[in-house]
Amino acid sequence: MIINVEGLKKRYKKQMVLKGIDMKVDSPQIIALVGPNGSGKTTLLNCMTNLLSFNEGQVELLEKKHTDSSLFHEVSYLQDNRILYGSLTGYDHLKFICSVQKLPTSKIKEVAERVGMESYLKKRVRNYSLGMKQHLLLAMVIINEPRLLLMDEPLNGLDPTSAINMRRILLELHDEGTTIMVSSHNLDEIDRLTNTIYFMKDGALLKESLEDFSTKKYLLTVSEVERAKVILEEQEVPFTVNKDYQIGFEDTVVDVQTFIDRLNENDISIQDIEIQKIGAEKRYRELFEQELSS
Ligand SMILES: Nc1ncnc2c1ncn2[C@@H]1O[C@H](COP(=O)(O)OP(=O)(O)OP(=O)(O)O)[C@@H](O)[C@H]1O
Repeated sequence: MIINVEGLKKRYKKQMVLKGIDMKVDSPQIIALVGPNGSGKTTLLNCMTNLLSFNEGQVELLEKKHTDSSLFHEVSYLQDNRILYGSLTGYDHLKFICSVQKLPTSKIKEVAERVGMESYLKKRVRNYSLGMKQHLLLAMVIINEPRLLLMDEPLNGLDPTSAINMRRILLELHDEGTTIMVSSHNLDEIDRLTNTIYFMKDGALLKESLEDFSTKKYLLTVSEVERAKVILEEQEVPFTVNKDYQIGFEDTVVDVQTFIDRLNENDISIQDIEIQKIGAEKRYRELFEQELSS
């Protein structure tokens, strides 16, 4: 088991933030941790990595108790940039990690190239931009090639090029067998990274799996809506018609090409096809509708 969390409860004074979290991950994957501000994502990651104590429950990472100090070779945690030292350079930070992880310093150049920070590696961190600090944080957590990588808001402050680069690196690490758990508010980016999402709601985790998110919705604008509706009805396909007279159906319920062929046979022309991914944002809206409207 890569991650095994059972009945984890965490209270800050009277506020119960984590109300009994259970999580089991037994194969390498990318998992997103999503939830509104203050829902407990950072608290959960801090508890899992032994930076915070908790009130009840247990955590095992890579079959070891989360307090086992040997885990630091195999588990990395990207936290926010307040852990960085302004008076030190990026190189100094990476050299320190090499010394505690017993890695050759040749790794520094390699990882700096991988994240694209060679040009400012020797500058002091106090002169780094937010995005540059994120690059350094990323370099610091991947230099030891961890089996498990936990990341709290890694996309903060990244420009589109850096975000694309970060995504590429995370997907490469995943291909190499690393399990990655990433908290983020950037739902579009989450959609590009993974279909496995844990939503944090009311101190509990709701796991949403790949199947629920891999659907697409087609919205067709056709020359004759009423006749097109009859054809869909004949095929017993559930569909909707919106206020713009677009006919909508999900790709799981009908073979789109078959439907298009039927329309053509009946001389109904298709003027436009819009494809929507049913993704993290849609599910987020459903789960947190109340919070969004208040
Ligand atoms: N040290 C602390 N003392 C008391 N309460 C805390 C402490 N740290 C966090 N909290 C509270 O715990 C709750 C969860 O905070 P946490 O930072 O884990 O949320 P989050 O989901 O990571 O939020 P964000 O998306 O804003 O980063 C919040 O209500 C917060 O006020």
